[in-house]
Amino acid sequence: MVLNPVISKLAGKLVVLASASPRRLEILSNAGLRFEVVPSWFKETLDKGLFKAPHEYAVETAKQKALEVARRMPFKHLKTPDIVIGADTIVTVDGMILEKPVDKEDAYRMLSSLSGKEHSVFTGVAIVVCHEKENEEVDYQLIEFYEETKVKFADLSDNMLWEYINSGEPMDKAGGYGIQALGGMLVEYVHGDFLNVVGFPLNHFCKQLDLIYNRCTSSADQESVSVRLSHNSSHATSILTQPPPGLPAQSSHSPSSKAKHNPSSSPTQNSPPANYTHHTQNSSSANPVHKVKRKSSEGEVDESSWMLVNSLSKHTDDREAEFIYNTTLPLVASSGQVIELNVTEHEDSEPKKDDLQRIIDLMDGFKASKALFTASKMCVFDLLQSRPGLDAAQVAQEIKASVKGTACLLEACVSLGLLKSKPRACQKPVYENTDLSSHFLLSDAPFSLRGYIQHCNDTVWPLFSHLESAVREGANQCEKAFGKTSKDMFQDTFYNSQEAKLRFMNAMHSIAKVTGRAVATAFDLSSFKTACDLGGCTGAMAYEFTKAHPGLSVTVFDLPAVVEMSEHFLPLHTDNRVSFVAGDFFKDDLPKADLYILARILHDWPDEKVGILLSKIANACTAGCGLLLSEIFLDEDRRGPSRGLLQALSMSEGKQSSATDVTDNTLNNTCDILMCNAHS
Ligand SMILES: O=c1[nH]cc([C@@H]2O[C@H](COP(=O)(O)OP(=O)(O)OP(=O)(O)O)[C@@H](O)[C@H]2O)c(=O)[nH]1
Repeated sequence: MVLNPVISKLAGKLVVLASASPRRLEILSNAGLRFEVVPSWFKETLDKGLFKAPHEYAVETAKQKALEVARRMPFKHLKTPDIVIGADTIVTVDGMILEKPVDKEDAYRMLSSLSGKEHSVFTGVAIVVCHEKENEEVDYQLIEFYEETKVKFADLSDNMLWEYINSGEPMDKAGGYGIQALGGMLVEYVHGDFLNVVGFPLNHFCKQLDLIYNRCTSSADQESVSVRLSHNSSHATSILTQPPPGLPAQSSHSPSSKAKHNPSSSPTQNSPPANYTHHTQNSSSANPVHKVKRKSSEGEVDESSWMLVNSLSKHTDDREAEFIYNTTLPLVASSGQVIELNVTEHEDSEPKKDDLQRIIDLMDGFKASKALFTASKMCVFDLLQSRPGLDAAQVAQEIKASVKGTACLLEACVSLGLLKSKPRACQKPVYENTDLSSHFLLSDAPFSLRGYIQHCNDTVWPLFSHLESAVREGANQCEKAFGKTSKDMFQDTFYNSQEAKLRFMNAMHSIAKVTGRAVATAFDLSSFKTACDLGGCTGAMAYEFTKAHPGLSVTVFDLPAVVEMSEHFLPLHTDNRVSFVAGDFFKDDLPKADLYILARILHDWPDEKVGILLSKIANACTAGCGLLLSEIFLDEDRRGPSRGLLQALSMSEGKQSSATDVTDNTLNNTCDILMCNAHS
């Protein structure tokens, strides 16, 4: 979905909707945004006469709603949001601003003034981005915009109006109607964004997020704030930084910047800012991005003072223009002070945002893996499949865990796209599985990877936690991780512990099921009538081959200890074309077949053993036979894929090979080799 990359930028952030409007809640949650609802206590009592245009009133009200919540939360809720969204919807007709009717008479007055006419609906939106600093002070950045939609009402008789008013619908709606419900019947046409009329201009909001998160080279959650201004043909956007109450701020005057400013035209909270044009003269979308840092401080800036970074541009086409400052930024407070920001030049050598993000993703990768493993092990996905819509406390009770820990785990899973959270007005959110988790993380899903995830958690993870020793010694770290040699581990897995064996088989089964079809259909196998899957474990791969090739029968050849358990993994429907033969492929004769399959086998064994196995296959092959290899083959230059190179770090006895490494091995041209790269 196109907008998802924008909405997903907010994943993992504490996003707060400062609105009690159920429509805004619905619009934003339908868009996939995860947020908390904290209704604003700001009273909508601004003096409308102070505003030059109605939209300025809506924007200012939205701003005050959002700021009230942003300021209250650290004290009342003991947490600082990352982003607070406020909105205010008004209707304008004949120079009047209509808000929510106070009673039925008021609703009648409003609706009759709209009858037979076109009116405008404005929704002002304010996004407050909060930056918590180390000293617990909070910087606020404000992005504000509005959207206008024109709506034409049909001629409405008094009877119709009163019938509508008596439905009760008008009372909590701007202009006294709800276009999304019965009020839709009053409407002849809508020009513009429908959702804007309902209470939230989703499209414009996403464009603003895109500007903030996708097109800035420095993300908002970095220590220094990247300032980017934009203005399009219909909407001005300004980014303001407000000092928190009592924050002392430097009042220094840069001669060059002072000359460009007229402090008397600075904005105040209650009157919208006059637009400045001077910044745009120096701005160009080709300019590098700059970092802006507040300098150390001297003077006091009172709470109502705003440091303004404002931009208005004229441009000749409808294309959105973006401007990035390239000079020292003088910021004007309502008191008239000029506050200088220290702007660091963006050096060519400074890392790109994408590069930084890659490093951060690499640093955090293990946390994401472990969160997935843990949620899977604690059966969170199975639970939410059978009982979607539980909140954190209910999940905690079911999985027998702390509420705090469970809430953290659930929220982390939401940020990773493994769960969806559904906000509820004034209540804790509830959770359900995403498509991703329903497909791959349920125990009984056809493509369940749960067994393999458990293997990663129980076997691979402990090995990787000793990676440094593995690298130093160039040896497998089984003893450190499990207190056993790898030989003993093998012995345990296949002979001593039924549980360990089943776990291993589950892991192999799940990965073979998920990848099996792609391997089975990678080649035209119509010339082969019989196949032998060497080390085919539960037969998951073999069943995929018989499904894909109606003329093919497959023998699964594996250790007796494995074969004896294979019936636990029988698929529901099978037509007996898969059979099992017990044996050791290093020692015993291989079953006769036209096609030998080695899927994820070779990398486990040292060269010498691979040599033995391949020559046994070569000996078993007659003219027209084939060998199908499915492995994570390395690129010939050994630069990738990283899945294979990372697997090599587990320092098993085997090694990751490229395709030619394998073909160079001893097959003596006895058969066709079909090589299938299983890295994804
Ligand atoms: O067609 C429709 N037009 C408007 C609405 C709803 O009307 C209200 C507008 O009021 P406001 O912007 O002040 O928002 P509140 O509901 O008071 O919530 P806040 O807490 O944000 O102040 C808004 O709910 C629109 O959704 C409608 O439903 N249909």
